[in-house]
Amino acid sequence: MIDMTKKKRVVVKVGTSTLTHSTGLLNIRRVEQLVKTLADLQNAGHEIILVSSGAVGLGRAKLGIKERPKDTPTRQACAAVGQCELMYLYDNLFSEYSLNVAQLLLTKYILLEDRRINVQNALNRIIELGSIPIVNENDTVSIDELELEMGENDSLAANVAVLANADLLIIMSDIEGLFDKDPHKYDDAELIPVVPEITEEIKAIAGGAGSSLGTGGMATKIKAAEICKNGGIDLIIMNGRDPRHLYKVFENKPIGTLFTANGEV
Ligand SMILES: Nc1ncnc2c1ncn2[C@@H]1O[C@H](COP(=O)(O)OP(=O)(O)O)[C@@H](O)[C@H]1O
Ligand SMILES: N[C@@H](CCC(=O)OP(=O)(O)O)C(=O)O
Repeated sequence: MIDMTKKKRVVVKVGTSTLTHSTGLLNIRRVEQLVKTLADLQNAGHEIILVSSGAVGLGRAKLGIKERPKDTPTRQACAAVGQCELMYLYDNLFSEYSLNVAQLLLTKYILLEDRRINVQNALNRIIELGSIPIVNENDTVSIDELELEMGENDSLAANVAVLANADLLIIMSDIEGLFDKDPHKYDDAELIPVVPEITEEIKAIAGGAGSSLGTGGMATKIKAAEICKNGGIDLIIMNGRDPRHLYKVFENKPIGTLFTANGEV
């Protein structure tokens, strides 16, 4: 693991389950703690890039849609309404610490094309200007994830980490990290602290692609880990329940599951 006490460029990904209560409404305390911690880390000299989901969830709440919409256009409409709410929230909270935020709505296609250089240039300039880039999938343009109901912001975050030449990607989940089996099904599941290589066995315990209904589950996080590994970037999966635990990463303390890019144990 790289020395995180030195100034680093870090991508932090938060999912809907971290940002909202089970009611679907905003978890105000958690979002405030997240922003405060990220602002503090940015002030300490690190360069933070936030990849945030939550647009569909917040949009649904704002539009008063009780059930999760089944059709893609309604989900897209929720995302479009919710994205404004999300950025309004981040803008307000980060401005309390005199930090500017910048919205980047991306698709994986752009990141695979020649045009990725445009994104890279903009991203680097936003960071040079001391602002915090906040990235989400452009759900109006790219609907694959909305149709599959897969939390594919995990691999978007990994692609952004590679594009930004980041030192580390941190994925905040609803679980401590990768376990040797799904802890929601098995009481004796044990946390795996370090994954030096992404073997077939690791892929199998993560549940395999598409096996976890309704969410990306661990499979999309393993996909993200593979993208990071190819880009030479370490990845940590940790619980987003208490965002202040992010400080542990920057104090070189063990937390969650670390996927090492160089195969170190
Ligand atoms: N081997 C495993 N280790 C940890 N979690 C697993 C594993 N296999 C399946 N899961 C499931 O993946 C879930 C995390 O993915 P997901 O629901 O997409 O969360 P989030 O969107 O918060 O990141 C866990 O709550 C757990 O039920
Ligand atoms: N673009 C969607 C993100 C979908 C997604 O990846 O969600 P999650 O599994 O909560 O990270 C949104 O903002 O709602």
